[in-house]
Amino acid sequence: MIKVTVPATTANVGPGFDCLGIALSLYNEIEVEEIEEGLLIEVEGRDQEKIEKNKNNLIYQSMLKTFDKIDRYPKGLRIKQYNNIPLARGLGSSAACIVGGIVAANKLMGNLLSQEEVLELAVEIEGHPDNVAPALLGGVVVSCQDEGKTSYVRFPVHETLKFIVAIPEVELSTKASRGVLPESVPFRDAVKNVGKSSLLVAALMSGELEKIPYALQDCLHQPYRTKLMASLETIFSKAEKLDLNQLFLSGAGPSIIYLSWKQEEERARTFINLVNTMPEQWNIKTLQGDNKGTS
Ligand SMILES: Nc1ncnc2c1ncn2[C@@H]1O[C@H](COP(=O)(O)OP(=O)(O)O)[C@@H](O)[C@H]1O
Ligand SMILES: N[C@@H](CCOP(=O)(O)O)C(=O)O
Repeated sequence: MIKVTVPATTANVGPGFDCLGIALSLYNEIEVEEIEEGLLIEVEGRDQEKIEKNKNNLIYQSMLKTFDKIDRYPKGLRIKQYNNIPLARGLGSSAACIVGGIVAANKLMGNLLSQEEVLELAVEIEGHPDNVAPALLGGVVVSCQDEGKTSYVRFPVHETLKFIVAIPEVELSTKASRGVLPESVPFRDAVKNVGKSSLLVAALMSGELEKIPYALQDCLHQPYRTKLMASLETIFSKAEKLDLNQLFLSGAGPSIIYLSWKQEEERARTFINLVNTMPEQWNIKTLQGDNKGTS
C-alpha cells in the first residue's frame, strides 16, 4: 500500500498571478495499491459526494498519465482518498489530486520519474504551475512556465506567518473564475503588479513582514473576480476602510486569506468578525505554512 499526503495551496497570493503559491497546513491523503484487475475508488471526507469514482476521477487520470509516461501499468488499481481540502474554493484541491496522483503512481512503479519530471507533468495537466509547485515542494514557490519549460525558486514559509482562511459554502470553479479575466489590462496595471509581486516575494523571503500589506495589492485578477460574489466585494471594501489590508483572494477564489503574524491577533479577530457579518455560511480555518510538500 502506497500512502501520499499532499498539502493545500494558496496561489497568486494577491499580485503573483499564475506565478506565486504557498503550501498550507491542510492535507489530503491518498492510498493506492495494485490489485488483480479493474479500478476501485473510495472517497472519504470533505465534498466526497461530489467526486467521480470512476475512470474520470482526477487522481486516476493523473496516475494514468504517469503510467503512460513511464510506459508501465499496474494490472488493476485501488485508490482511497481522504479529503480535507474543499473543492472549488481556491485552495488547490485539483492541484493536490494531480500532484498526489503522479507521486503515488511514480512510487507504485519504482520512482522512475525525477522530482523535476513529476513537476513538469503536473504543470502539463493543471495548466499553470502556481498550485502544483508548492503542493509538490512545500514552502513558497515562485514559478514561471514558458514554452513548455517550468522554472522555479522555492524558499520556506516564514514560521511566524498565520493564514486566516475564510471559506464560503459557495463554490467557484477555477475554470469559471479564469473565464472572467480580461484579454488585456492597462499598461499601468501591469507595471503595478510587477512591482507589487516582486516586493511581495522579497518581503516573504527576507522576513520583512511589515512590507507585505503594501505588496499584496493586485490589479490583474482580483478586481474582476470579486465581482462574482457580492460578499467578496463587501469584505474587501470594508477591510480597506478598517485598514485590514493584508487580505487576498486565495487562488481563483472564493476563499479569502488574511495574513497574520505576532502583534496582529487583534486585527485578525476584526477580520473574522467582519466575515461573520456576511449572509453566507463561512468556515474559518487558521493555518500555518507547510514546508514539507508532498510525501
Ligand atoms: N479532491 C478531489 N478529488 C477528485 N477530483 C477533484 C478533487 N478536487 C478537484 N477535483 C476535480 O478537479 C476539478 C476542478 O477542481 P476545482 O475544485 O475547481 O479546483 P480548485 O479546488 O483547485 O480550485 C473538479 O471539478 C473535480 O473534477
Ligand atoms: N493562478 C490560478 C490559481 C488557481 O488556484 P485554485 O486554488 O483556485 O485552483 C488562477 O488564478 O486561476
